[in-house]
Amino acid sequence: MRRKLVAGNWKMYGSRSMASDLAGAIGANMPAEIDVAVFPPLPYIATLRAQLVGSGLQFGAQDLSEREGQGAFTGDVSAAMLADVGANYVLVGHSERRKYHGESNECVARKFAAARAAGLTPILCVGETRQQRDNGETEAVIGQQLDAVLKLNGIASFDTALVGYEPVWAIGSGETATPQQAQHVHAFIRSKLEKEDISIARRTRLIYGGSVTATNVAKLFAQADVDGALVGGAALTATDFLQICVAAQQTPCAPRHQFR
Ligand SMILES: O=C(CO)COP(=O)(O)O
Repeated sequence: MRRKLVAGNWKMYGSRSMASDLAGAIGANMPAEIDVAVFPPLPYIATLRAQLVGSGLQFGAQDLSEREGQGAFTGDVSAAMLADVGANYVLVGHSERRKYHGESNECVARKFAAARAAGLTPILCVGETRQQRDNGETEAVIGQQLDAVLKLNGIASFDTALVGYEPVWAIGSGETATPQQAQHVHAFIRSKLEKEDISIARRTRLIYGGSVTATNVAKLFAQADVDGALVGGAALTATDFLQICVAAQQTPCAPRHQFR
């Protein structure tokens, strides 16, 4: 049984007081039996973590340095530092990092390795652009994004990692992938991992992101291979985010083999 994860990516939004109010409301009201995590802007993680200790709310960072250890890398934050302030997860390869910071598949693979080396659980973000989908390249693009990480890290690394499918055209656009589109790509990702190791592939959680709202999430969660959500805009309002958490609790993941 894969436990559902609802992850809120706050991106570069908020302030110290807004972050405290939002995390406080989520921590006080989130349902049991699922994993709930927030990914605040970096400066807020440590204090929010201290504020929410004992609540069960988990924390993640939106990015990390690909470099391990310490060193003269101005502006970089290492995986070990994120773990030190209480982060459990880290996003790697979000499409906004790939687009605005030129992160290649190989750079993303190194970040994935750095995260795991420090005991963080990476959430590998993959997804195609509108043009790539229209050209019929969705599986090829996502296949390459996965292959780079598999090549450097091996399939065993996915035992402590998740994959986030985020079609670029659905992010912040209000245009969600249909449940069928999401399921199709999630099944493709799982089948690709299954070729390497069936049992790891069936344990790996695959979460969907891209204009997820309290209104459209139930049908996404009902899909066999959708094990949670990576929420952007709707994660900035406690009531919306909590409704998504409740929907996740109401549709627990089924073991994959039941659908075969
Ligand atoms: O990028 C996202 C989460 O990482 C999705 O953002 P939106 O939910 O705002 O589309």
